[in-house]
Amino acid sequence: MGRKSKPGAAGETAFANDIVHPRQPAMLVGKGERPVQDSDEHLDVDHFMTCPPRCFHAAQAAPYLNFSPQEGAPRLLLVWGVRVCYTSTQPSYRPNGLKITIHTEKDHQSECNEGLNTMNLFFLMLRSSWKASVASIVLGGASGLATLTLITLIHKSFSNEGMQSAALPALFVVACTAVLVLQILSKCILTRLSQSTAARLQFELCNRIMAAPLPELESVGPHRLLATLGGDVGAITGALSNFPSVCASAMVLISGVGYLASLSIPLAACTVIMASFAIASYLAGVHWANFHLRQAREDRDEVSKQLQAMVFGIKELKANNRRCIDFLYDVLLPADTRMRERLIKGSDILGGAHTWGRLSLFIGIGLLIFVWPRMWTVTPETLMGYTLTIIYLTSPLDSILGWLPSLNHAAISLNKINSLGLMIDPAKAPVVNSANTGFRSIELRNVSYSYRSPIEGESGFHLGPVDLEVHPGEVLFIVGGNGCGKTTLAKILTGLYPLQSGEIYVDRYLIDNSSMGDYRQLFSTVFVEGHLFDRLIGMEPNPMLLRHWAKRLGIEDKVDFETGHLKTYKLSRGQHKRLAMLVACLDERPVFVFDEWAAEQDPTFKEIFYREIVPELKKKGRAVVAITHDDRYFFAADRVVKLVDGQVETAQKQGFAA
Ligand SMILES: Nc1ncnc2c1ncn2[C@@H]1O[C@H](COP(=O)(O)OP(=O)(O)OP(=O)(O)O)[C@@H](O)[C@H]1O
Repeated sequence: MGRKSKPGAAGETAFANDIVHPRQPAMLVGKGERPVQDSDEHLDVDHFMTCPPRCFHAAQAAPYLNFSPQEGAPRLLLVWGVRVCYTSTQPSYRPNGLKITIHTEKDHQSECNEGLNTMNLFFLMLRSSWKASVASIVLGGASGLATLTLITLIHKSFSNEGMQSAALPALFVVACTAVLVLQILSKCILTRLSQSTAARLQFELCNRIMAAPLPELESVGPHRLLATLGGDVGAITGALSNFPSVCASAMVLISGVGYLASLSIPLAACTVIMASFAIASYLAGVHWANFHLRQAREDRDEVSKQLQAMVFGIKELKANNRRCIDFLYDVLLPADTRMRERLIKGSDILGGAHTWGRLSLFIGIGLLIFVWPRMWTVTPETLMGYTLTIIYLTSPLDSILGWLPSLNHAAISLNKINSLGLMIDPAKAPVVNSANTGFRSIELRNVSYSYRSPIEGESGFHLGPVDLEVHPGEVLFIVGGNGCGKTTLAKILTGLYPLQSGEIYVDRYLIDNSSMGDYRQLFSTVFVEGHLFDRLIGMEPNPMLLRHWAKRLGIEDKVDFETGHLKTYKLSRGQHKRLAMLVACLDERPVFVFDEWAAEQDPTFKEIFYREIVPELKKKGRAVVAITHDDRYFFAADRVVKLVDGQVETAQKQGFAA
């Protein structure tokens, strides 16, 4: 298979900013930059520095850096000294046997454990693109100062001295050019900064989602996750990426007030008081608007849920006009209207506060022009310079005031993300090597699991306590009526659900939180609601094996053997399952778990599954755990475990008739 031409392969992935692919050779930088070598037994990377330092989730870094996060260890690591560079020539490189000591900083340790907060996000942005942030602040500030210089030149040009000066026009041209160049540069950098911040934030969230325990994700629901990835990331990024230009505006504002003070200190003091009043009244409006905007954010989850229902239920809607109309008018529209009404209320209040903030500045200017000269002496020239400067300063002040609502939106989005409770799974991340290592036995002892009921006061479904053993080369069928807990048991067996009680042993070694990530790698799974990626990722399939399984499963036309892409569109349910089976078989893990795989297959493929595929996997020494209702084929099992209401009722040995 031509790996080079495989589009989207990790080697060709262009990561925005400096997000690095962790599956790369670690590179020491500092004294004598060189790649990390397999012969390096121990590296104390604290002696080396990278700039900027890289952040990894422990779970993400662990398999690649051969670092084992202990219980209670930091989940986000600030790695000083390991630079990871991508190379497509060694896609599966790993520094075997290398032990890297990762030193962490306290503030970064808590970053993931405690959830995100605004300051963390500012640091996240500054850390990931600190050069761009600083450059953008400096250039923005310089361009503002150049504009302020223009104002002072205009002011000077009205004086007698200025009218006769030959230097003033030249200075004016220089200042104009400076404004043009500095503003273009600053805006270009800001655009890049904004995109890189969005990329990093989205990446950070995706990491969290991938590292979160499955039950948490299931209880959050895909609609909320999508609303967060779609909307909240944008809201936060918008606020963060404007931060440098707000800093620049603040610089200009401070310089402007300095210039005003040079003209008249009492006038400057009076201006500061008026501006403070304008900002304070504006903030009061923001606070008021928040109430509605927070509620609107909650409503967005409901809208997202209903939109998802519409997309996935389009067949059911199309088939029934009445249902379609009811859905649009009674379900979707009310949810959307409720959200928009609250958004409108919040935005109206924000708009009013913003306008009031700006207007109060003009009221201040009016007071200065019309009232001040009647009470205190001030030259018309000073007053003119003053007025020109204040009018100019309304623009940076406006940019700061305009930024506050987006910061406000960002804070609401941030709270929303934190309320999802996406805490990082303490389980150690997978180590690829372990997937292919054999095992002698997997034992579930007294395991049980309870779902929380969505109805307050009611208890959810309870499974267990269950004892179960799986051995290599053994075929185990799990049977039972609908809702008796078969899939739940499979999710516990495969480590997707954390144990609430009981233990799992592999070869008599207890699986704990730190080894759960490794444990999961023992399984190739095909679940009923399983997703198919459109390419073979996370594996380097043997081309012979790929052809073998594609032929065996009758889906040769659904695989692009050149690129390894899977034709996942326009598949029948049965073909979808067969492609999923292909991926599982290529993964070659020691245990295969199939959740009602054959349920959607035609009689021919049912036969092929039970009479050929299962025996072939068994012959290869793989364990097969299949959830099934096909009692005609129970003969293919070495053991059949029957579940009734979450309890194992019978566990039978062989002896079924063919
Ligand atoms: N995420 C969840 N939250 C709450 N309850 C759940 C959840 N998933 C499943 N259940 C409940 O747990 C019970 C067992 O579900 P499970 O999917 O394990 O059954 P099953 O034996 O695989 O059923 P089937 O043969 O219909 O696929 C059901 O009553 C179901 O309603």
